[in-house]
Amino acid sequence: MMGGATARVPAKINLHLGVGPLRDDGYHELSTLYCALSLYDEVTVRGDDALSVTVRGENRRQVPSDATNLAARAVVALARHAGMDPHVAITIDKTIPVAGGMAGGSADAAGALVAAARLWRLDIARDELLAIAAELGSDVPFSVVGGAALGTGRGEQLLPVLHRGALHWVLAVSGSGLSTPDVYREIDRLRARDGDDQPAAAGVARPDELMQALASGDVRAVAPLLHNDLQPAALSLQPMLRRTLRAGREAGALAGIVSGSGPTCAFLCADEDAAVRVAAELSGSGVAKAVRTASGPVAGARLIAVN
Ligand SMILES: C[C@@](CO)(OP(=O)(O)O)[C@H](O)COP(=O)(O)OP(=O)(O)OC[C@H]1O[C@@H](n2ccc(N)nc2=O)[C@H](O)[C@@H]1O
Ligand SMILES: Nc1ncnc2c1ncn2[C@@H]1O[C@H](COP(=O)(O)OP(=O)(O)O)[C@@H](O)[C@H]1O
Repeated sequence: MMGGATARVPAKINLHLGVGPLRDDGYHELSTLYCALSLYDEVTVRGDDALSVTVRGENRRQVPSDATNLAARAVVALARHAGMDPHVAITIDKTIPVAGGMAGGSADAAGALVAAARLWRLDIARDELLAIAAELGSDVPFSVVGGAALGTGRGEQLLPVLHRGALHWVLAVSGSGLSTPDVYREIDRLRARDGDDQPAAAGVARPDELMQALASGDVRAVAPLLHNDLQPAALSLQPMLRRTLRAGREAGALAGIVSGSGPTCAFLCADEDAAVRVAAELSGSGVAKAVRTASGPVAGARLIAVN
């Protein structure tokens, strides 16, 4: 079957990332508030004679273009589910920072699922698609759904969260990535060193106050409630990030936080104009490889072209 379909998929940050205890399956129990941001990858899937992956964009060399690419794994998983051959050419136009704690690989997997489901005209229920997404990675279901959502379990169980208006962000992208498993291992090491079970127990509490602030649309109520349990672990592995966080606050952001497992730092600003000012100042400070502005919550994976 020839023809093609293109999906656009947002990056994410975690407005709250509570990390609970390590489970027997090697994952941590989470309580996280995901927020999709207006920084997008595009994934195109075309009928072809074999499975292939092409990655385009500045960061293409950091992304595998073989069968280990999460978009390729997504197509294979969906094809198996539907009894199809996974013979498609996948093209990823990459804008989301790689290994940046912004779920770039998960976004590509979500985009590939949505685009391939359309290409093959599959009559697949949303829940079935989300179950396949969850097998590919803890963050992949959220990349499909987008908006703002509470994630529990290992992050794959989602509940939509009410939100009003848009939040305006500045993102400081680091020159070197952090591996997600390394950052989770580091939090375990720091917690074992401190010999305190309390942080892990508190990690699974629901961020009710933050959810209320998000529903009210009051950015100044949201700012002091941003929280990331993985931040000390990311800072331990990349101490330079302390300077980045300080520079963002000095540039006028309301609050700054490491995004997920890092090392991207996300700064919440009072409004869009403030974000542009903070971004300009941060660009000049030399603490980041690249500085971007983005807003959110935005919608999850969406088809933008079918032919
Ligand atoms: C930290 C978070 C926060 O949203 O995102 P990133 O910052 O990486 O984007 C996620 O928990 C990352 O999700 P994702 O990148 O999909 O991870 P997965 O592929 O499912 O798991 C990769 C590895 O991370 C660790 N892991 C992941 C999720 C979880 N709840 N507990 C864990 O301990 C495990 O070591 C696992 O083997
Ligand atoms: N489509 C993809 N895009 C980005 N990274 C991918 C992809 N497929 C596999 N990877 C690998 O997954 C790792 C995690 O990347 P990414 O998902 O961007 O970061 P994070 O987990 O911090 O959000 C990268 O080191 C990369 O080698």
